[in-house]
Amino acid sequence: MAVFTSVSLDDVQAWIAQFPLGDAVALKGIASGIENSNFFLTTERDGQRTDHVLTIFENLGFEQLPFYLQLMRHLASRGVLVPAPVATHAGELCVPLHGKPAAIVSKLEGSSQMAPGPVHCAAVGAMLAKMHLAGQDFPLHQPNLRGIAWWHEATPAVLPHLSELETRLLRSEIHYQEAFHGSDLHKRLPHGPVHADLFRNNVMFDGERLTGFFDFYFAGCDTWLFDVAVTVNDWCVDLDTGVLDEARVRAMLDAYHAVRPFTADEQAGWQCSLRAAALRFWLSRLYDLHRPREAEILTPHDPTHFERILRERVAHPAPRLFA
Ligand SMILES: Nc1ncnc2c1ncn2[C@@H]1O[C@H](COP(=O)(O)OP(=O)(O)OP(=O)(O)O)[C@@H](O)[C@H]1O
Ligand SMILES: N[C@@H](CCO)C(=O)O
Repeated sequence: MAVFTSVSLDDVQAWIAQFPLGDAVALKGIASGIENSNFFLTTERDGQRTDHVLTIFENLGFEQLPFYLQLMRHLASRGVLVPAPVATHAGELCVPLHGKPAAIVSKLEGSSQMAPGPVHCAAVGAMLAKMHLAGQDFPLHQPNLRGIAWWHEATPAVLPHLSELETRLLRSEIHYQEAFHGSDLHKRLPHGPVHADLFRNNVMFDGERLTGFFDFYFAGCDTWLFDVAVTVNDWCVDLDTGVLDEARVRAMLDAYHAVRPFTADEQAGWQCSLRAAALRFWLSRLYDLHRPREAEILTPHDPTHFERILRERVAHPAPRLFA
């Protein structure tokens, strides 16, 4: 279980009094996830039980959290399906628990769709476009903390662990992405708050009905296209080969385009963005693998999956964003 900080129901009983939620009646650690400690928390007020998710942030500080939690609040208030953070009586969205920042958000119904078809990809594409548009007037700003500046920090840390072939790929892709990120084209790409980690395991479905996006703790301001690329690279690939599945790609991109039409600049930057999105997760998985943190049980994600995807995106032209 990826619970880095142990919390008992007793610990939560006193702590919960600062929220307008009544009593804590059940607490259960959540096994999946590698970044934070998460728990399902049931509260009872006036005989009514409600389910929430309690997150203890292991790597994020109090200064970064308002961006994520306020963003979720902003999006939820505009009809984007995301968990709503619960404020304390004093109006705080984030308060310490065992000395670490912690927050309570509403629990989404359903479960993750780990074998999505075109219908699921279309739902994700449409909601992603809606989310980008709804984020346009969000007043807080934070860069994507796993963007190119971080790639420059992480690269020297992972290079000693790589084979010669991997080293060559990493160095050349960083070089290629420096040119793309410094280009006028990149400056012209529409940007704003993005999720930046919208994988299959960060979206809930009830059958074919999308019930919400969650895990916003890698969100930041970046190009909308990067967000689309991250999402396509996870939802629309054959997991064994990293090859894009045409039907799922088309369903996702067409549904996105119908809500927020892509621009010609985005078409021009699409392949570079797919490569950037593959590089980002190859690098973070290498970083996590070679610099593991302590957890009660922790299974690191496999970096070679994204190395394969990166090689695929370099080797093959990207599908058209729109007709
Ligand atoms: N708002 C929510 N509603 C319902 N379930 C949730 C919610 N938030 C988290 N979960 C559950 O908790 C699990 C872990 O959460 P999450 O993915 O946010 O963890 P994490 O440590 O940030 O993970 P990672 O960064 O590896 O995706 C999810 O797979 C999901 O089952
Ligand atoms: N989605 C990331 C984990 C961090 O949220 C990955 O699969 O590498």
